[in-house]
Amino acid sequence: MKPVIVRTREELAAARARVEGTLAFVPTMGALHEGHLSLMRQARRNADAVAVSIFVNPLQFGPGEDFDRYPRTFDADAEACAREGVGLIFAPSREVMYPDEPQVTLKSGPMGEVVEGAARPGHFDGMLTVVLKLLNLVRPDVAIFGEKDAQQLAMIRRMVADLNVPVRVLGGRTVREPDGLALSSRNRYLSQAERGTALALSRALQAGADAAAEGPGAVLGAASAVLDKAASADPPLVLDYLVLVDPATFTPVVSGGEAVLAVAGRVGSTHLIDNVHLQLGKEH
Ligand SMILES: Nc1ncnc2c1ncn2[C@@H]1O[C@H](COP(=O)(O)OP(=O)(O)OP(=O)(O)O)[C@@H](O)[C@H]1O
Ligand SMILES: CC(C)(CO)[C@@H](O)C(=O)[O-]
Ligand code: BAL
Repeated sequence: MKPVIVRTREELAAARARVEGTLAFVPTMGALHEGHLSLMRQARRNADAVAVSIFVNPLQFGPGEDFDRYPRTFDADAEACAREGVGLIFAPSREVMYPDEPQVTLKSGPMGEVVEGAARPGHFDGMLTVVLKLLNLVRPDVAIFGEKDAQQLAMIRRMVADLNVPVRVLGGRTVREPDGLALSSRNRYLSQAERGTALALSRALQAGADAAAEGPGAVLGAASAVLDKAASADPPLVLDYLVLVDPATFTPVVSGGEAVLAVAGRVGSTHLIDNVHLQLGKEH
């Protein structure tokens, strides 16, 4: 069955009114890959119907970031959604989402200013603003976001709790290439050589995970060793951050327990992120 494709708020409202039963929602920026498709499958398991949005949100891109060149592949995306049993695609224009210069926007607070928020100032304010607008428009029972963007997922959970947004948020596990590279729409920017260097991100996380039982110092040491090598590769990896943080608050973790090891870096002009969940042992 072909999904219904809607582009305006009026069309969306009419299509939403026709949805029977519960609705799961997967917001995306398009250029769909297996990671997105796995979220759609999770959506189908958790509701009667599935809606996907495709919108490259200008508010969450900083000056000099890749808003203009972000891949836009709508026809292929719509076909992929059809294959996954998505019933509704909301693909608004910029004018539909932002008819006027927005005056009231969300502030992501201290948690939005650390880690990825420090590397991309203002990013989480723009991301939360559009996610809340999309949730208000689509009114799903469940919304699903990938764990690859772990801080984004944590911030959305926090927004939903702090602002009493009536939706259940689920995280979807990170889908990887066979060699470990996390799938990302931005992988399309990478040359073969850049992709080789980018592999250091997932390898560093794996090295860190292998040292989890020995505690935080060992985890960061093992991951850093891999990243240091990649810093002198050709082309080099320019590290933005490597941190061990609490999965819910993104504050630093210094002793044993649950943690996220998160990494980000640039290869050429491409900013890539990845992370892994760990159960940390205590330092001896
Ligand atoms: N490899 C992946 N596995 C699972 N979910 C993913 C993966 N990559 C992205 N997602 C999730 O898909 C949703 C839409 O993300 P988005 O459209 O920005 O794709 P993306 O691949 O993360 O793109 P980019 O890395 O260029 O920002 C988000 O919830 C994101 O966390
Ligand atoms: C959640 C989202 C669709 C909001 O623009 C975006 O940040 C993304 O694709 O992860
Ligand atoms: N994947 C998160 C959205 C962004 O990078 O802007």
